[in-house]
This record gives sequence, C-alpha cells and structure tokens, in this order.
Amino acid sequence: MAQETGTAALEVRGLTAGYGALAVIHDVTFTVGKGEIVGLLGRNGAGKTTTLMAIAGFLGKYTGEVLVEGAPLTGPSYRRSRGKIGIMVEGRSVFGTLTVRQNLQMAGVDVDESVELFPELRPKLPLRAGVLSGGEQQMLALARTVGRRPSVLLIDELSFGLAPAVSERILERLRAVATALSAGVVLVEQHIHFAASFVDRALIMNEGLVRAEIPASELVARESEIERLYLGGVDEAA
Ligand SMILES: Nc1ncnc2c1ncn2[C@@H]1O[C@H](COP(=O)(O)OP(=O)(O)OP(=O)(O)O)[C@@H](O)[C@H]1O
Repeated sequence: MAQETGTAALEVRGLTAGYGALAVIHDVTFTVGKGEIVGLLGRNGAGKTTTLMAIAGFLGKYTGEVLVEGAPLTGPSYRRSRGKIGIMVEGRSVFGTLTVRQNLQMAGVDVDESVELFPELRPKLPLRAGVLSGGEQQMLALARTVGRRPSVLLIDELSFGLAPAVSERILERLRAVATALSAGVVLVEQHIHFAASFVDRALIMNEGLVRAEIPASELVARESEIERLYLGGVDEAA
C-alpha cells in the first residue's frame, strides 16, 4: 500500500482559498506520502475540486503553503502544474479527432512508456480518441496526465459516469502508476466503497473544512457514521 519514504510527496499546510474575495476552503492541512493515495470525500459543494485547484495554484491568492517533495511551490500556476503536479479535473480531456498516439504526443509524453503503464491503450494507438469508450477515454486522459511523471497527482472523480467494473480497472491502473512513479495521489471519489478499495486513507470534507481523516480499513465499517455526520445535511455536521 503506501510507500512513504522520508520526505512526503505533498504537504498542504493551512490552505485557505476560494474565488475572488470568497474563501471556500479553510485551513486545509494534510500530507500525502510517496506512492500513497489519499481520497477526498464529501457532499456536492464541500470544496473538493476547489482544494485540488488551490493545490495546483490555479486560484490566485491564498493563505497557507503547498510543498512538493519538501519544496514550497512558488511562481505562476502553469509552471507548478506543468512541472511537479499533474492535475485532472475536467474528466475526459482528450482530443476526439486526433488518434490516441497523437493525444499522447501532444501532451509531451513518451508513447512507449505510456502504453507500459496503460497496456489497454496499446491496441488503440492508431484509433481516433473520439471512438474510444468512456472508460478508455478516461484512461487516455489519465495517461496524458501522468506521462510527464509528476510527483503529485490530483485527480477529480475518475469514476464519474462509468460502470463499476470499468472504474475498478482504471483505479487499479492509478494504483499501479502511483507505485511505479512513487507519486502522491489525491483522489476525489464520491463512492465510499471505491474509496475503501483504492485509497490508503480518506479525508472527509464538509463546508470547506477537513472534518475527519479515516484509514481505508475503517471506511466501510464507519460508512453510516460518515454519511450521517459529513455527507448528509449541512447542519448535522456541526
Ligand atoms: N468558479 C467559481 N466561482 C465561484 N464559486 C465557485 C466556483 N467554483 C465553485 N464554487 C463554489 O465553491 C464551493 C465548492 O465547490 P467545489 O466545486 O469545490 O465542490 P466539490 O466538493 O468539488 O463539489 P462537487 O462534488 O459537486 O463537484 C461551492 O459552493 C461552489 O458553488
């Protein structure tokens, strides 16, 4: 499972961020080890996507600190995200009219390495990405994101809209990639049962705050408590 060795892949300290003057997430603090997958769970609007965007530096000014492999991130957002952080927030971000091979090449990734990490893509290389299934497109989007070998991967709802068996295969590939690259992964996942199978621990967010940190081994047993306190009505979480 987790392969934390020495310096963490990602440290988020006291991160407060939002849109314009409106802070949406507050004092978010957590660490992700190398090779570790941390799930981010929460109801709609809890601040999960905002957390990923803020870590990647896409939200302008904020308070707090983000460190990748011990080094604080500074500088324009594009430099951060193109370097040590890979972020996938908009689902299937592939070019439908280009081939799978061209999609990989356009992302600047090594095609041979990509198909080693994602063997399912090898027979699809000459096909236009638009004819791939939803799951295959999601895998291609993931391959494009991880192909530059980032230290940190921020992934939003990889399983959204996919059949459970397809989601499982993609999440298995994500686990293999995290291990192969020693990358720290933050994975937004709506389904507690998927999270229990594929993350090492989960952060439960509610109203922009991290309310609990729960090991994967306890997620299913504590499902009803989590649903009641954090994923249910707003007032109940107080
Ligand atoms: N571009 C934006 N401008 C202003 N407010 C925004 C913007 N994007 C999101 N928000 C607000 O920030 C809050 C958190 O949204 P966010 O998308 O981070 O939640 P989430 O946990 O990812 O939800 P979901 O599971 O529905 O995707 C919500 O109240 C949302 O309305």
